[in-house]
Amino acid sequence: MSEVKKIAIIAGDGIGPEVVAEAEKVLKRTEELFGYKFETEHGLFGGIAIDEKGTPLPQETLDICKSADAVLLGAVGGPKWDNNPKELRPETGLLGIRKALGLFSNIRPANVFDCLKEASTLKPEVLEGTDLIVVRELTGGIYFGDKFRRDTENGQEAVDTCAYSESEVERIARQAFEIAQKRRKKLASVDKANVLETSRLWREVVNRIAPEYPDVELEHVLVDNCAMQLLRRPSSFDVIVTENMFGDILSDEAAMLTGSIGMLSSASLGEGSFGLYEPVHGSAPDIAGQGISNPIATILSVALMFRLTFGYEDAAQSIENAVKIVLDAGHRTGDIAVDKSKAIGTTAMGDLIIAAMEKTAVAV
Ligand SMILES: NC(=O)C1=CN([C@@H]2O[C@H](COP(=O)(O)OP(=O)(O)OC[C@H]3O[C@@H](n4cnc5c(N)ncnc54)[C@H](O)[C@@H]3O)[C@@H](O)[C@H]2O)C=CC1
Ligand SMILES: CC(C)CC(=O)C(=O)O
Ligand SMILES: [Mg+2]
Repeated sequence: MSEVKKIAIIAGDGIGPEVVAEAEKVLKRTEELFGYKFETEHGLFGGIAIDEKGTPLPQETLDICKSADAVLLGAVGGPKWDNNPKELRPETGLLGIRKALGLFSNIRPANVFDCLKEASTLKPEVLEGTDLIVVRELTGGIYFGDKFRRDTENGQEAVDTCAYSESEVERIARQAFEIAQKRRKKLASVDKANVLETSRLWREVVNRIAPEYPDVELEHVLVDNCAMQLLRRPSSFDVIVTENMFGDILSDEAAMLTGSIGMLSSASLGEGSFGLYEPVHGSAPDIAGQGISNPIATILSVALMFRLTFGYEDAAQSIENAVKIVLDAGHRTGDIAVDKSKAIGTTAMGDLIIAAMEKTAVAV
């Protein structure tokens, strides 16, 4: 009898509840097929928590997360809350939960499914062999620095500060080197060291520890060039490590190599096995409530949870293979469909994936 794993479920706003509902079906199917046991507890977070509790991150939700083995998050935010006072902004909640849970590392794999090359913005021959991971520093940099406004003779001035300590850079760089060692042993450290002092320190620290990983080939790439090379030579990247804001932007760009941001899963990790798993996308207010969002990013985030927090490699592979079977069979949500008239909805996609797990659970 396997140990019961506690999972905090935070659906959030917009399409968050729609995609999380499909991921919860996958959790249930995994219990049935593999005998693993999950105990789930739901928490309010984001705009819905502002409406119901007056704060984006209620203490009760944080407690649910802290007492769990892992967290599954949908997405938060939306126009209703985006212009609230600072302390009520949804991103205060999102940044707050990452900091409070010590999740300094955000792992965002962009693996291209062969059958989805048609949906990518790039030509198939450029995409060939693309399989990369963005390792984004998650609790430092400009998103977490002091921000304020002041009056000047030219009107208001707004200030965002960006700070990184050596230890913050070192811990994320070490994790990226270790991930690279288990893959194709190539690490691109992305910064803006020709201009930014934080980037100069970033590069110094990465260079200082690089000799400890002699099997990893290290390149430094300036962020503007990286944004271009991701479209020009995506297959040459293996692991990309970068600071918070650059990683946020580059991973959305990398999403388009896979066909849609609705395909990109993520794991946010700290020192131990605890992790928060969420799709890279936001709450997509433009399509929320229509039942057309792509649940695959969230479902693949469950696979990451199984692999990285629980060590359930069999169940992780079963999910990933099930997604591949469904996509190979030609099923598409609107975001990845070339012929939009044939697109299926969120629930239909989730149902097809759990049905395919029947086959893949036997195969692994
Ligand atoms: N982790 C989180 O909770 C995040 C929250 N946000 C918040 O989400 C809200 C909307 O932000 P946006 O900039 O519009 O980014 P977004 O990622 O929500 O949407 C960008 C575009 O991608 C599409 N899209 C996103 N996920 C999709 C899916 N699963 N299936 C099909 N299409 C999908 C949307 O329809 C939209 O056209 C904002 O309030 C923002 O602050 C944004 C990013 C991350
Ligand atoms: C509040 C933002 C930093 C959310 C976001 O875009 C992300 O984490 O990808
Ligand atoms: Mg983002």
